[in-house]
Amino acid sequence: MENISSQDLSEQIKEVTKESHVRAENTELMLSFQRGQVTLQQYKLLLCSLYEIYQALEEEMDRNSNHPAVAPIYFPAELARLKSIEKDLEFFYGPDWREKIVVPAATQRYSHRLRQIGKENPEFLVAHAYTRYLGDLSGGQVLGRIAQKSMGLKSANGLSFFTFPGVSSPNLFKQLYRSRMNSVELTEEERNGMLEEAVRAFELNIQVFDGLQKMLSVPGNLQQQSSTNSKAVHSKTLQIPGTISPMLRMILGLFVALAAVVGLYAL
Ligand code: HEM
Repeated sequence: MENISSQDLSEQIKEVTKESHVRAENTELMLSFQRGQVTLQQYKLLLCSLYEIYQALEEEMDRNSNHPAVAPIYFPAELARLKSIEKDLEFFYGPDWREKIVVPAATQRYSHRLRQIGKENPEFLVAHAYTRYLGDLSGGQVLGRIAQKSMGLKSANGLSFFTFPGVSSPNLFKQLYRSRMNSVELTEEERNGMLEEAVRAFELNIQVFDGLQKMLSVPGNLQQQSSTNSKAVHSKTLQIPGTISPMLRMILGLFVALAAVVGLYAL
């Protein structure tokens, strides 16, 4: 059997998440970004979820910064996103932005998972930090420029999330990050758990994107949320109001046809 630890963690993690990356790229929300069709509403709502996610991720990273697995990949000065997201939210929602945060239930599941592993398996934070930060330093850079154009923003205001003033070369930084990941000592069991957690991290992101799109497709949800101020839009409120199902449409069609035949015989 091939020795699993013979391959670098950074290579393995990229390999096992390859398929998930393709699925993440192909979510409706990410496709809107890539097509240059992202709307202000989509972006604002995404920022709300990113706020919850990075708050959990960065609080757990800070708390575990001395953990032997976390310490090598702990780069708050270069990578931390929370303050940037807060700035963007203030730009779009005004000074009382905190009261306007709206997130789908999937975002709460994601932040709950981050807090849980922060307590129980801090080494898995590496998988989550990799998924978000290396993504932000890769495709995220292009997406930022596209978003600015799509939303017709004149300045960089509202786009701090995409800018990393502490990283002069994203490519070089990614190389450093990968080598730090590879320096983390893990048992085979921990390594397998880490790879599983990375796939889960992508899955959680996909669920958030899908949750956001659902919220956007039911505008009532958003109005209801901003007036009630509650934090999560639970799946109950996300039900799409009754459109005619294909089955009902077929039954109605048959009924009309039958009525027409009966009508013809009656003539
Ligand atoms: C519109 C959507 C996206 C596009 C266009 C995109 C594009 C890219 C590109 C071009 C790379 C560089 C690949 C390389 O260096 O080999 C990359 C890397 C990466 N992306 Fe994405 N991405 C998208 C969404 C996402 C999402 C949603 C996530 C996770 C939540 C993500 C996580 C990552 C990670 C972790 C890497 C680093 C891979 C590695 O070098 O190990 N990406 N992405």
